[in-house]
Amino acid sequence: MVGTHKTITRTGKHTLLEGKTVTDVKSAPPLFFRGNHPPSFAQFGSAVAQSWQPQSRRCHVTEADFKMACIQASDCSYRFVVLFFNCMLTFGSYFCFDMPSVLQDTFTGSNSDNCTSGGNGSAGAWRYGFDLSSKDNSSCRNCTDCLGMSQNNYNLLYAIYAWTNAVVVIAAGFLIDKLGNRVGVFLFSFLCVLGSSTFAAALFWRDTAAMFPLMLLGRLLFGSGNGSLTIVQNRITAYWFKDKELAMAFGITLCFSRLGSVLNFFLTQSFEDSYGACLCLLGFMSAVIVSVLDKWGVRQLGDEENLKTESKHLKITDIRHLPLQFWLVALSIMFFYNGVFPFMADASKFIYDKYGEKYSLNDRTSAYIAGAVYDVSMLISPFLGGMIDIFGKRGILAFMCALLTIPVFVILAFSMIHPLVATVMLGFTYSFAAASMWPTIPLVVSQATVGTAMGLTTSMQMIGIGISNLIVGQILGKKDEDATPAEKHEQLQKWKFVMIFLLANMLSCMATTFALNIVNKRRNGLLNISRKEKQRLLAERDEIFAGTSTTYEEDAEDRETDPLLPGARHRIN
Ligand SMILES: N[C@@H](Cc1c[nH]cn1)C(=O)NCC(=O)O
Repeated sequence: MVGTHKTITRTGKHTLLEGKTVTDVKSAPPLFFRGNHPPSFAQFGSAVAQSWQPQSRRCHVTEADFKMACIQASDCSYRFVVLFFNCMLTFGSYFCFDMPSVLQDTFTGSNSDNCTSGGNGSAGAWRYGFDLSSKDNSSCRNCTDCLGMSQNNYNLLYAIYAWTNAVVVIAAGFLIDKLGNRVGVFLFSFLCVLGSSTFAAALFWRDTAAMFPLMLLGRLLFGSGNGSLTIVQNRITAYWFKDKELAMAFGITLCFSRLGSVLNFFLTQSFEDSYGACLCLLGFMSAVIVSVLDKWGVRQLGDEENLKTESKHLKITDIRHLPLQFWLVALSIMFFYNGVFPFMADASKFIYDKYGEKYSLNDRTSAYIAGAVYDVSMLISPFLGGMIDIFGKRGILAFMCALLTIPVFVILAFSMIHPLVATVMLGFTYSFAAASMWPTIPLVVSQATVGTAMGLTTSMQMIGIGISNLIVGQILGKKDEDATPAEKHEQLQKWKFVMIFLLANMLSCMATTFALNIVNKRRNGLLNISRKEKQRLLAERDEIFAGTSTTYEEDAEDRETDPLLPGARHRIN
């Protein structure tokens, strides 16, 4: 590649930077320096003066640049600092995402109902199984607090988020690939701040016709921001952790996001609370830090021009060239989440309806049992990711997750075994699935298309979940609160059909993950190999490459067809 300030030529393990050979990019000093130690500021100044003066139009180096240059982007600690701020990007937005759920009683309660709104704590608390009973009857405590929203309007707050996501994420993914992470993190974290602030500001228009449209606008802006922010977050993680602790990094990110949701259940007491908007602002500040770290790191590793070149060539029609393995992973994710998320949306009610009498469960204990799925996932995701990084077996694990989720729905549909057994099992299979499927995407597409691929997958996931929610709603029909025993029996039959529908999704997931394993085995089997095996293959490939001199552009075809090649990036420690 002929860049603006360097030529990278791969000669086996050696990389030529501006004609000088460094043994390995891993051990190469930061891009600007050729010594073994970071230079003093004076040395730095003179080095810059010597090597950059003729090109001073291109580069203006400040003291801050110098400090960043002293941090080795190839170091393990650098990418974990990137990961921390990357996690902080969505910590606040996940807090906001579930806010309506915590305040469901306040939103839907009526101030005229003796100020009680009929609340048993927030219905949405099922998500994490938290005891919100302390909030009982407090939602309309001043007889003015409740918003009197209809259930339909309340659900619209979530629906608009999901459908906006389904549409926006495709464009967002492509935009991020085209314009880079920096534009993405700024734009989408700003949309999150704007959306959450608009939602909070709607309170000022309480008791007017403007309140609900403003809330919807807030959720729409927030939805466009948060879904897309998740994609740029995944893209950053994929760049920094590919061939390293990729699955663990995805697991840690998921864990942080879930923590954001958990904190929401503890902190959000009323609609007036503006923690959500503040935490989104924190996300925006993290966006500034992560974009600086990402830009400087990429520059230090000498990848900036390569990434730019690849982005420049990217076209939306390139979607056609995404490999079959990618589509199989995307379908697997869609079918798996079609089974899990619609179940989670109704799990608490289902558990109460079916098992309430036998196990003396009330609303609250049913919520705890349902929440076990996410509790398990929050606790084990980073560790599972770490294991997957070491042992590989991503394809096999994805298949096993679908297979082992089938007994979960069989138990729920056809038996009276305690529901906690099923929800804990689901917590494990869901965590394994999330930790193995999402990080597989960067392994089957090039870095230049990670955003587009993540956007497409998220869109398919959201459309699938949206349709599944509608189907589940159709099966269940309208629930009669004062049902006779015969009607209750009929309702339980409907729940059984719902479980069978979810089970059918898992069977489809089994089929797609099975196909994925076959295709991957025929291709190169990389999804299932361990870290050790991969390192051995990389070393063997380096041996073959040794002695041949290939420029980055000549190498482009190989990079597309050989996922072992690091692509538009250098290997990092
Ligand atoms: N696609 C994300 C969730 C999301 C939230 N907003 C837009 N998308 C996802 O599924 N992440 C993994 C998980 O298991 O939650």
